[in-house]
Amino acid sequence: MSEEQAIGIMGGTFDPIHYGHLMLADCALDQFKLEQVIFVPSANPPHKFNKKITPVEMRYEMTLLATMDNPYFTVSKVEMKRPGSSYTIDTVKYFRERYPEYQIYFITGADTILEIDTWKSPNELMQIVYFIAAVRPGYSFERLEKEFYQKYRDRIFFLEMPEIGISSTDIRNRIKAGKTIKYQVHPAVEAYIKKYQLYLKE
Ligand SMILES: Nc1ncnc2c1ncn2[C@@H]1O[C@H](COP(=O)(O)OP(=O)(O)OP(=O)(O)O)[C@@H](O)[C@H]1O
Ligand SMILES: O=C(O)c1ccc[n+]([C@@H]2O[C@H](COP(=O)([O-])O)[C@@H](O)[C@H]2O)c1
Repeated sequence: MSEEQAIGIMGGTFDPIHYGHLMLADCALDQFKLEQVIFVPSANPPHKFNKKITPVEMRYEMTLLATMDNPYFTVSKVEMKRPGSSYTIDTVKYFRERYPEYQIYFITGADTILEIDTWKSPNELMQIVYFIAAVRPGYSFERLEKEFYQKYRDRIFFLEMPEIGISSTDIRNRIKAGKTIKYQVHPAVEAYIKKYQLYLKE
């Protein structure tokens, strides 16, 4: 790990953003001494093109609400301004140009990092940024170590954080089933979901 100034990019669909995302970003900020974490809601997530997702403007607004009380968190519209699939390689090139002096870390959960070879230009991506990978229930460090290619080892750092069994899928299912989502999402996000009656139907 470098001693240089560093920022984190937290990419996600955030449909909706939950405390798993926020804890991941905060633990990365702390462990890697990041100056800030920039949340980047994915306009057209490449691996979710066949799924019905909430309009990105609403996912962006929920991300703003969830992060507004943390001065080290910001939210970027960069992927919302780009037409077509929201590829991470394009996003990190944008931030590389904007922050030439900074080390850039792309923050992910274990499920995401294990799919990296299916992303656009993974080798180039690995040269531009470092990755931070956190455990997630079902994805232990042992599994990450075992399934990881030797070639990426020095580009990926593992993050220590409590395993959080929260997912956006589960939250959407809970809402459909009329169950509480309190303490799983920021109260302002919970209010937004209620106000716009999100996730009640398929
Ligand atoms: N509970 C969690 N613990 C650790 N990482 C997480 C957690 N939830 C999401 N992440 C990570 O945050 C990033 C963005 O995730 P995403 O917005 O797809 O949320 P999700 O909960 O995985 O959504 P879905 O259930 O709809 O697939 C991904 O890298 C994912 O691995
Ligand atoms: O660039 C790619 O090919 C690519 C493929 C799958 C996922 N990603 C990024 O990984 C992040 C997490 O994705 P998701 O679908 O789990 O929300 C998000 O920033 C996506 O844009 C990127």
